[in-house]
Amino acid sequence: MTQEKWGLLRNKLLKAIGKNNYTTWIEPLEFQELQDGVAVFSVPTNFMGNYVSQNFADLILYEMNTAGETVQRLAFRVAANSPARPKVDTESEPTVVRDAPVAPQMEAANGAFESLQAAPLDSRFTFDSFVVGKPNELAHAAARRVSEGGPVTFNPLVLYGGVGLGKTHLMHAIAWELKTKHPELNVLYLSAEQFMYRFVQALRERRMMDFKHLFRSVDVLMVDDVQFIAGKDSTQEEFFHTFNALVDQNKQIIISADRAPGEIKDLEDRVKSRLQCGLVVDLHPTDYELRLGILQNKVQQYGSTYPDLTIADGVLEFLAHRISTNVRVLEGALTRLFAFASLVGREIDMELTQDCLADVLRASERKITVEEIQRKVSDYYNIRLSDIIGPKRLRSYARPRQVAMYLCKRLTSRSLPEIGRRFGGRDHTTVMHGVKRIEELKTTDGQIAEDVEMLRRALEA
Ligand SMILES: Nc1ncnc2c1ncn2[C@@H]1O[C@H](COP(=O)(O)OP(=O)(O)OP(=O)(O)O)[C@@H](O)[C@H]1O
Repeated sequence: MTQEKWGLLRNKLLKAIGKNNYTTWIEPLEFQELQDGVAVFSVPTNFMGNYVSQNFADLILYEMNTAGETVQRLAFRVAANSPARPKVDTESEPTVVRDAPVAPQMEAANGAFESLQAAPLDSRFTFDSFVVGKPNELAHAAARRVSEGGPVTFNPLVLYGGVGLGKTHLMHAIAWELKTKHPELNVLYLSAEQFMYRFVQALRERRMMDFKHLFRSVDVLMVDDVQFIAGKDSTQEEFFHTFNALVDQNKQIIISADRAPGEIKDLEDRVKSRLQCGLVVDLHPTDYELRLGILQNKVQQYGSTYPDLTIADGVLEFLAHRISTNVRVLEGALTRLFAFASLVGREIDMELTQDCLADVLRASERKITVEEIQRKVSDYYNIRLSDIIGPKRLRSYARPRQVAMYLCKRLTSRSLPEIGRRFGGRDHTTVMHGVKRIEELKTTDGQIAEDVEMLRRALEA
C-alpha cells in the first residue's frame, strides 16, 4: 500500500469517526509498510497504539480491504523518529479538517491571478445533518433559501448567535448545496481572519489589484465570524469596499457573527449598517427538544463506528437536560461516552455516564436563582410577584409562597436565613416550616406534588 493510498483512506476514516477522534487517534499514525498481510504503523506512544487497535482497528482493516489491499492485521510500533506523515488528499475529496488551508481552483480570466485560498468545508456540516428545532428554524429556512442559488432576494444574509450554535455548520451547508446544485458558481467561503490575512499579504506584496479583482470575481462570498475584523480599520475598509462592489453586481453575500451586527463593538457604523440591510437572523440558544434531536442524530451516526454499543433508556434525555451550554459541548460529551464505553466494553448507562462525564456535568450545572423561582411560581399560580414576597397571609398567597420556599431550599444553595431575607425579611423558622409543610403535602396532596414537579422541571429546563 502506498502513502498516497493511506492518505485517501485517512480521509474516509475522518468521515466515519469525526474530526475530534480523527485528530486525536488517526492523524498521529504513520503508515510504514504492508507485509504479509500485516499493516505496520508507527505511533508516538504505546497507549495510543493500544487505543487505536481496540477501537478503530476493525474500521481501518475494513477500509483497507475495501480499497483493494489484503490486510489481516494491524501492528503498531512506538517510534522515536517517525518518517514524514502522508498528507490527507484534499483534491479528490473535499473532506478536510476545518482550518487546514486548501486552494480551490479559481479560473482567472487573464491568467494573471493566483488561485484564491479558501477555507475548506467540513463534509459533515450539511443540511442533512443539521437538526432543525424552534430555536434555529428561521436561520435554517433562510440558509435553505439562499442555498437554492436563485435570484438574490436578501443581501446580505447575516446569521448570528452564541458559541457553538451551528453558524459555521449552516454556512458550510449552504456552500455544499451551492457547489452541488450550481457547480458553475464561484463560491468562496472563508473566515474573517483569513480575509484579513489575505488582505495584509496583498498589501505586503503590493498586489492589491489582484486581491480586489479576485474578491470581486466571486459569485457568492461567505465570511464566517465577521466580528473578528472589528477594530481592524484597514481590513474593515477593504471589506466594506468588497461588500459594496459585490452587492452592486447583485452577488450574494453571507455573513456570520457571534452577535447582532449592531452590537459588535468597534465595528464601523457604515459596515454595521451595510450588514443590517439584508436579512439578519439569529440562532437562539438550544432548547431541550433540539438538544435531544441532535443527540439522537449523532447516535445514529455513531452506529456504524460502534455497532456493538448500546445506550440505556434515559441517558440521552439526561444529557439533553443537563448539558445546555452549547452543541459542541454536547457532542463532545457523547463522543467521550462512546469512546469510553467501547474502551471498557460496557453499555452506556447512567452510571457510566455520570462517571465518565463528571467534570462536564459539574461545569454545566445551571445556577437557579431565588428570583427566578419566585417569578416562575408567581406566573404559575397567576399571582403577583409582590404577593409572594409580601406579608399577605391569605391561603392563595401563602401556599405558593411555601412552594417557592421549598424550591429555593431544594434547587439553590441558599441557607434558610438567606431565603427568609429574600421573602420580605421573614425569619428562617418560617422558611423551615414552609419547606416541611410542602414536603408533607407532596405525599398527601396530588395537586401539590404535580405543581412542585412541573415547576422544578420548568426551572431546570
Ligand atoms: N442544529 C444542529 N444540528 C446538528 N449539529 C449541530 C447543530 N447545531 C450545532 N451543531 C454542531 O455543533 C458543533 C458546533 O457548531 P458550529 O461550529 O457550527 O458552531 P458556531 O455557531 O459556528 O460556533 P462558533 O461561534 O464557536 O464558531 C458542530 O459540530 C455542529 O455540527
